[in-house]
Amino acid sequence: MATICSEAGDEINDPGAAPYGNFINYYTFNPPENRLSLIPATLVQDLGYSRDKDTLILDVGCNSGELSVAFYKHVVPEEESHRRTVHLLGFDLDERLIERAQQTNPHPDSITFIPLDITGDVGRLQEFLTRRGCPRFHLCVCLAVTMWVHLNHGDSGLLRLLSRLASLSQHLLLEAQPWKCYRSAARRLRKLGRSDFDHFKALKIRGDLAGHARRHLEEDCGMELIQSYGSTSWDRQLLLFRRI
Ligand SMILES: C[S@@+](CC[C@H](N)C(=O)[O-])C[C@H]1O[C@@H](n2cnc3c(N)ncnc32)[C@H](O)[C@@H]1O
Repeated sequence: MATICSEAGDEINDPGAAPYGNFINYYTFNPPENRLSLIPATLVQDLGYSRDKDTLILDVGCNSGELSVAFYKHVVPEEESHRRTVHLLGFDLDERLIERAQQTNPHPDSITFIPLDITGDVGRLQEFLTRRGCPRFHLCVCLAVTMWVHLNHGDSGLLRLLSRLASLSQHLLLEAQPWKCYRSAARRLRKLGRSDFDHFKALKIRGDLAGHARRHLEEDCGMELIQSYGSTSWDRQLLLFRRI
């Protein structure tokens, strides 16, 4: 089996086969309910987005789309789906996962999946916004992605990711993996006899990852923390930020 998880929430896996966290069966060991049970179903209304206007949600690193779809259904109840104009755009750098997400998408009118690397050219996200006349996404969801960008692109890559998310969103829901997950990912890679993640040993941002992310978003990106939804069963905080 390529992936298992521990109760502590380490992404114990075969990172050699999924060096970006692009696990093919992610939702068999981290089902959407683990996170959704912490997020209020009234989130979109709570943030002040009305029924009459388009609400745009961005899901960063959406894997095979299961959480994206479950999140959409969670915040847009069935009986409201025909009245509300909530659109979710999910993207992932792994094209196979996106193909799977597209094939199983139950709401192609409201949910769109595209292949895209958040560390590269994000012109397609800007196009999406421009077509809908919005300067940014109302809500950007970035769950369990920061560690993979950090390991593959280093400290500067992590900070660039956070800055980019802040510039793209009015509200940002962030789940940053804690440091123990980094150690597990690197250890597994070594056990497989493969070389370390390019940046692992050189990372200066370590320890309290959620705290580091919060500081950068608040001090350098014009955002403020407005809500913490507690910790998942994997001991990860779900933090909600707002553009000031
Ligand atoms: C551990 S999975 C989390 C999936 C989903 N966000 C969730 O929480 O259920 C991490 C996902 O981030 C994606 N990813 C990693 N780096 C990325 C990047 N630079 N751009 C887009 N997606 C990325 C991976 O392909 C993978 O599907």
